[in-house]
Amino acid sequence: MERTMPDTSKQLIIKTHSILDDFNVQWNQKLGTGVSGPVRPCVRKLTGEKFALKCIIDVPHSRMEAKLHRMCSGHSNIVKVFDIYANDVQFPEDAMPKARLLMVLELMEGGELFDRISKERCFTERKAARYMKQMVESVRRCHDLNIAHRDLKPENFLLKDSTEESLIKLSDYGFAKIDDGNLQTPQFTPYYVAPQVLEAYKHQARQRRGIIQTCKPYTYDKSCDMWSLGVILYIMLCGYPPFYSETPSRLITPEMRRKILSGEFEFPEDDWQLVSESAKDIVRSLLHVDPGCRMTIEDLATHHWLNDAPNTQLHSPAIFMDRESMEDMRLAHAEQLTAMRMPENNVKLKPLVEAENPIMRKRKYTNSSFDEGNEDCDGPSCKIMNDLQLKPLRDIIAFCILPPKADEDETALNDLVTEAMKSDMCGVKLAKITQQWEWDGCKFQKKVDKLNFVHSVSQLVKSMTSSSSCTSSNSGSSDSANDTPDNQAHSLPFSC
Ligand SMILES: Nc1ncnc2c1ncn2[C@@H]1O[C@H](COP(=O)(O)OP(=O)(O)OP(=O)(O)O)[C@@H](O)[C@H]1O
Repeated sequence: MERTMPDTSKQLIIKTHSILDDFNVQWNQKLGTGVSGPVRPCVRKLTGEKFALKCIIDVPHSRMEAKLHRMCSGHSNIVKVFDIYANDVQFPEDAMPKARLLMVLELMEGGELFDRISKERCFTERKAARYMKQMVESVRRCHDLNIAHRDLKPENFLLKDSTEESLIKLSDYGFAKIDDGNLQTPQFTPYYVAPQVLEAYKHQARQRRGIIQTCKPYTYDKSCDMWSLGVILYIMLCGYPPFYSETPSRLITPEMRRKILSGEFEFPEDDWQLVSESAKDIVRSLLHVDPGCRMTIEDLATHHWLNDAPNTQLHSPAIFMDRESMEDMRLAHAEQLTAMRMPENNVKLKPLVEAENPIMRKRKYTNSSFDEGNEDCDGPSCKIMNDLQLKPLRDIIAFCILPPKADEDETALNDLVTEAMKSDMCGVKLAKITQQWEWDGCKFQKKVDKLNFVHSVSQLVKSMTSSSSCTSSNSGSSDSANDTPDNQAHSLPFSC
């Protein structure tokens, strides 16, 4: 029987037989968790080699991710894609098996780049340059193939192992696109967004409103990736991002947007006085507002600083280590709506719950590390469910913390609370909270002290996000290396 089937339209070889014929998948373990769910360890039966398995819902966008990742794979600074399976998989929270793409990836055992830097005892500009050089090579590979990655952020640069000399590799092609000069998808992470992405949306919004008329779509290109590299380099050198808003927010605030659009950033003396002029020059050239004047990947790859950066010590690791304040910032952001939009141009930011910047750190799941043992929330749909379940609560929070609108309906908060109370997951707990304000189903808005109320609701959100609200029966042993397909089918609530 033919076991592999070339996907001719995308030149992507996708295996259609069960992955369990070839791999033991450690379903109950996690190497990390992203928006598409946990990435798990797996072992090739034939050789005993270890890999990482990323499971994504099989839709055209996922096939594109797999295709572009595979195209770039084969370079020493790109996480290698070994195999791709199209299988129906049923996770505990699925009512029935769902078509999924299972990507068998090179196992990266060294964790994320900024976690590594936070542990460096002596982090120098030279080391930063060494890391940068590898990131540059990975992006060069993509750009050589005319692929824009579009989601370059520290979390997507993984280390091969825990040695000093470990290679850094680029992963996660979820937003990558062939650069046809028409990169318009509104997906990006606030601190890494290039000005022309914002410009493109502003332009589109104006087109939609009929303010300007043009048939030609406004475009931006691979220079967005260069911008992101500039932001990453800036953070590596000083520990904080170049563009930020005075008010913590999950949104790009108008202030932050203005700064990005005008390329307004500084090198505060205290933190930058010892950093070399060459490094600052690179940052300036990468963060240039005009993409035409921005450094290209070739310019950067051949820049002397990558090879002759001075050995000056940097203070960024200490800042990266302050997880508490990072977590506070993340929570402050997370309390705003997941799907909040930019007021005038309707740009949707990737929710922080799904994609965070290094400053907020990746704490979206307290159980994201497989050795932390909490396995009761597993699988992509579970993540989506959590977001949906939390939405009514986040609506309440947003309503309470945003300034009241002039024409605000007096029953708006009542309606939001009533809606949230219908939720199976949070309704009962919310009801308890509202009792403190003598909730009687109406006139709540006038009675309630919004700030106190929002504090309680935030605590509820926090408790729901830090302990899983999934009711899966996924309590199997985490040592599933010896699982056969058969006993997996019985001992684990997955079918494949
Ligand atoms: N090849 C790998 N080896 C080890 N761990 C990995 C590997 N790929 C991903 N991970 C871990 O899983 C996490 C999520 O992976 P990835 O970024 O590919 O998923 P995603 O769902 O696209 O996430 P997001 O868009 O939120 O970053 C990573 O941050 C990392 O911790």
